[in-house]
Amino acid sequence: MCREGSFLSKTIIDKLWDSHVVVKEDNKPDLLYIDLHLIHEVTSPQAFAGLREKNRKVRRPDLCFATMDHNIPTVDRFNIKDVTSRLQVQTLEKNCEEFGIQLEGLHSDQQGIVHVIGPELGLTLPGKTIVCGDSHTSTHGAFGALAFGIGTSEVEHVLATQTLWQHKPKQMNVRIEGDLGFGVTAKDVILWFIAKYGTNIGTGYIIEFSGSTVAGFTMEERMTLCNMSIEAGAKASVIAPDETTFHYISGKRYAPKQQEFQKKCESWRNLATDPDATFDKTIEINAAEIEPMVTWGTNPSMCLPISGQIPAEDPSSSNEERHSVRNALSYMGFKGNEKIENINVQHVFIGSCTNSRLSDLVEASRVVEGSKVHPGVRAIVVPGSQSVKQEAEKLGLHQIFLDAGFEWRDSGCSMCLGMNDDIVPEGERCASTSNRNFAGRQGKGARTHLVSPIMAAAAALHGKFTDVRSVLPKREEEVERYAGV
Ligand SMILES: CC(C)[C@H](C(=O)O)[C@@H](O)C(=O)O
Ligand code: SF4
Repeated sequence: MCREGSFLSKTIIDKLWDSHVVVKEDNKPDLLYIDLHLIHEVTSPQAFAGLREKNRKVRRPDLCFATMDHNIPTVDRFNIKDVTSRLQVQTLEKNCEEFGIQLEGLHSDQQGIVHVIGPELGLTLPGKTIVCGDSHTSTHGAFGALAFGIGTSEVEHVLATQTLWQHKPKQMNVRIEGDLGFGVTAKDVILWFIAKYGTNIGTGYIIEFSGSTVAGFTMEERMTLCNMSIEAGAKASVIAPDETTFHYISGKRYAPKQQEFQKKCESWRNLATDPDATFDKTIEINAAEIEPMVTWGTNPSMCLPISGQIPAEDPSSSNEERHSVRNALSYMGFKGNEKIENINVQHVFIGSCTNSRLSDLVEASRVVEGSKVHPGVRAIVVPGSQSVKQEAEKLGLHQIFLDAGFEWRDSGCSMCLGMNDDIVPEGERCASTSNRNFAGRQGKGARTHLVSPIMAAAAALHGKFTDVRSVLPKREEEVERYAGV
């Protein structure tokens, strides 16, 4: 593939890719070196079994890191009742011991969702190639790493060789400029992007997110953005590392220290896309256009601003489109034309690798403080890691949530997917800060509405979707900035 522009100019994606190519041959995939292999209990058992069958070792156990997150209970966490879940967890323990891989299991205070603990432990670093048998590995791209999900046979390949065959994808620059409005979050940006451009816009691409909005984001906001780039179809997404990134990494448990850290920062600064490098596609977004968003259907592009009205089947649209709207309306229990603000919810889930970090909980708690969960709602907060849980408790957030009537849980994937005890009953609705809303995702017949943490908190208090801008107290510095909003 040849893009226009100077041959010497490279995007961050080129730089990450090219510096990890071990074998390159014409018309064949490249063999990439992998710097970090994250492992969880769901996609690793067959991979380890494959190694055992072939009598192979793990090539670089020191570059692997494992946790358990999908199957574990968030109440009474050591008591896994489901037989398959228990077996997966026990199998991971056995495999990590046998192959010499560090595991943060249920007893560890570093356990958590794989995409939450990688960054918070300083394992996720700029310039690295990172893989995991999990689609939301894109999250780690927020640090300027080339990070993507792989399938179980690829997990086995990486375990055995620390390399992976990959075709280099095309490259897209999504430039987001300007200030977000009051009550509009990184989650709304990515939901808005998918609503506008569809779930296939990123297919075949790695996205670089750039622009002043992204530069102004915290690392946690950047992670939310990159996390859901996969729902836009992208292979991966990446954000150039900057001072915000270095500040976040500094002092993290496994991050380089002191002089070595300073040296690393120097080289990480060079990862940024060269000024005259070009992309296969560029999309420009004006942040000011974005509003708090709510999904109404069965894929993340079926999404509207809080002020919106659900579509009805449109006789003038294509058969395929009509069919998809009809199916979504029927699964979600809508006739069409309902206002988003009139949708009642019975469940609220604040958690998942998209939105379970400390800042997500801080923001949600600002909405909740001093109020009560609506009597018709069951609301749970599931911190993304045990360490997020501890930090939140130090700030007294658990008390704010508990006083309001939320449940305060241990960490795990929880209600993000129906693989553990946290299930939404058939026909009931959940305002969820997670990333997927397909039929059955939170349990058979469960109806998922994806939202930001503050929108989820507002829904919990009111029992229906509510414009968070009318209930979120303004911080001192926001009063003048958002005067009149
Ligand atoms: C279980 C795992 C393979 C899956 C994924 O890869 O995405 C899960 O994390 C999910 O979010 O659906
Ligand atoms: S929190 Fe949800 S999306 Fe993230 S890894 Fe777990 S199941 Fe997948």
